[in-house]
Amino acid sequence: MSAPDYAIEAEGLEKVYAASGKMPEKRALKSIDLKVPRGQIFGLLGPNGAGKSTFINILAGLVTKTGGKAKIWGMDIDQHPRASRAAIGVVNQEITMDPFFTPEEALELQAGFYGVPKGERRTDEILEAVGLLDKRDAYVRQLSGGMKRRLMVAKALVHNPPVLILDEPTAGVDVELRRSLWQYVRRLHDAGTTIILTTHYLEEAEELCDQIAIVNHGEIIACEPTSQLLKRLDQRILRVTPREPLNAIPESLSHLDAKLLNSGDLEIAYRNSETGIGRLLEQVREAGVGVADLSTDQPNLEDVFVAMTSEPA
Ligand SMILES: Nc1ncnc2c1ncn2[C@@H]1O[C@H](COP(=O)(O)OP(=O)(O)OP(=O)(O)O)[C@@H](O)[C@H]1O
Repeated sequence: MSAPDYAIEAEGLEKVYAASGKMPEKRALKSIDLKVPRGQIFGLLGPNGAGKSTFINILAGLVTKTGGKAKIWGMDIDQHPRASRAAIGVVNQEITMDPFFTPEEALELQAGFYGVPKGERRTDEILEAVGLLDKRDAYVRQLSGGMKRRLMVAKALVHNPPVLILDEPTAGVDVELRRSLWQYVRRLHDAGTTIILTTHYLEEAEELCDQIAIVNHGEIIACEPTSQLLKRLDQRILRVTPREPLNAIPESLSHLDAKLLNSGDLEIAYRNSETGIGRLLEQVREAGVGVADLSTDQPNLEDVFVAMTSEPA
């Protein structure tokens, strides 16, 4: 089969967790439409409980969807459950592995589980790639948290899937190890693997992802190339304290995105690349506003994210 345009396609994907005990029914995914182009590093961002893991677990076959369709590598997960799952490697949030196996044994077992013939196994190559070759004979319980996480990634790679899904790959991993994991993710990407990662770290998404989808309350509220999302950072706020209190925004400033605050300050949103601060201040002065004080504010990706996800459901 020739490579599909999209590594993952979801259409109207729904998940309702049934009520249980005192927990009411929960609509965790609300008709999600999402396409992940082949060859990307794609970020799935969202606050706790947004539905990221539910989405991933449906793809992985760990959660049963209650509506909609999903395709992995062009294969419908209902029509081709086995073949579609063979096209992904999933690394979950929880570290689950038998403490009494060595990394080498863990990978061999996993390869056996996926039916990879002995002659086609790449155990050494994968251990080397995740920096665990020198730990091949150590017991898993002797590995550090970061090493265990890398072993989880290694296990997800034994069947050579074209799509790798990493759910919070660097949660609880220190900065240095995070960097080395990123490096490895980039190498896999360079070798042609499509990578989907969920993360709370905006820095991680910014650094790695070609495209970012933001999930909130079970819905996709933005899906844009990272560069476009970052362009929103171009927005600045100029706050002016006028010498004399203003009753209203002067007519000549009405074309600007300006607000009069209760404090009497004038707040003007502008794009740094379009209107320089000098030109803006000139316009304020030309409108007859004397400037007693001023400040500027620049949002970061965190602000953009918070602003997008803080609207009520
Ligand atoms: N097995 C389950 N039964 C009932 N509700 C569930 C179940 N699993 C998840 N949920 C609920 O579904 C919603 C989405 O959860 P999910 O784990 O997909 O979010 P998430 O975005 O991955 O969050 P996090 O970043 O904290 O991992 C949450 O409200 C959660 O409480």
